[in-house]
Amino acid sequence: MHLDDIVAAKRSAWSGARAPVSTADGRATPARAGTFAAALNGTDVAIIAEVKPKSPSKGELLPLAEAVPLARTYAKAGAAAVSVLADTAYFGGSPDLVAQVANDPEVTVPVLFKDFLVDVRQVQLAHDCGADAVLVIVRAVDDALLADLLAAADELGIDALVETFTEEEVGRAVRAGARIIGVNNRDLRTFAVDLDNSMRLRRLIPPAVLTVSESGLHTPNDLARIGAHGFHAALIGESLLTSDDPADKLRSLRGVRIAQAVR
Ligand SMILES: O=P(O)(O)OC[C@@H](O)[C@@H](O)c1c[nH]c2ccccc12
Repeated sequence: MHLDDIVAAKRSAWSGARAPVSTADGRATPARAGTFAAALNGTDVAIIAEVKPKSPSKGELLPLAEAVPLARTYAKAGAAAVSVLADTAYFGGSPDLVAQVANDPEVTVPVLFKDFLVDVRQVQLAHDCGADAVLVIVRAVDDALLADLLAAADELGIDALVETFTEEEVGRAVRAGARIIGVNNRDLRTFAVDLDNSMRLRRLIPPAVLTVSESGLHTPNDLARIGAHGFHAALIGESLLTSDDPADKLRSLRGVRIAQAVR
């Protein structure tokens, strides 16, 4: 099982007229302090803390009943944003879980709808769940669909975190006009993690674009490395989820300055 299988399954789920739709109807809570993009645009590396009930590489990470409370904990411990898995089959989340988090009054930070996007209707679904942003994985789409997904997000007033893994994908993201580009350190085909991927690709991303290093970040030293390379944010799941004290762990990863020189 790897990215290609997940994407194939998503395409077949969304190909028919009977694609899954949500009963969620927008955000019920008052508007959050700001957008997802604004939450990443500070002087310290912003932490995007992830609620990931399970993963293909690690199995179960979090009982579902603890998902919303954990999102609250993340917000209180200083996460800049929360990422919630909307995929059920491989990651144990759901659109409804995203909606629960996004509509929770104690989750005061922006929420990322984390799924494998293969159809523009998923952007609408994310919006209807109350999410502030969607993840778009460049490897899973062609240029036409990439453009359509970004346009749909713009129209709905939500942000897109455009995930890349290779130099070529960074080029495609930049040409598509992505304003937030993520570099995944995990190869979604082999699950191998290499932090150097962030370091290699960072210099290809223009200064005006916000940048996120994704996956495999565990220690303050890991954060220091990406901060020194000018990353605006870190997307962190496992190391928080497997910690005895996720709030404490999150706090220990905060406060890393973003180096300006390499931006
Ligand atoms: O749990 P980690 O290693 O801290 O990684 C978080 C996040 O980057 C990872 O879950 C992720 C990055 N891109 C994805 C795409 C789909 C599903 C999951 C992901």
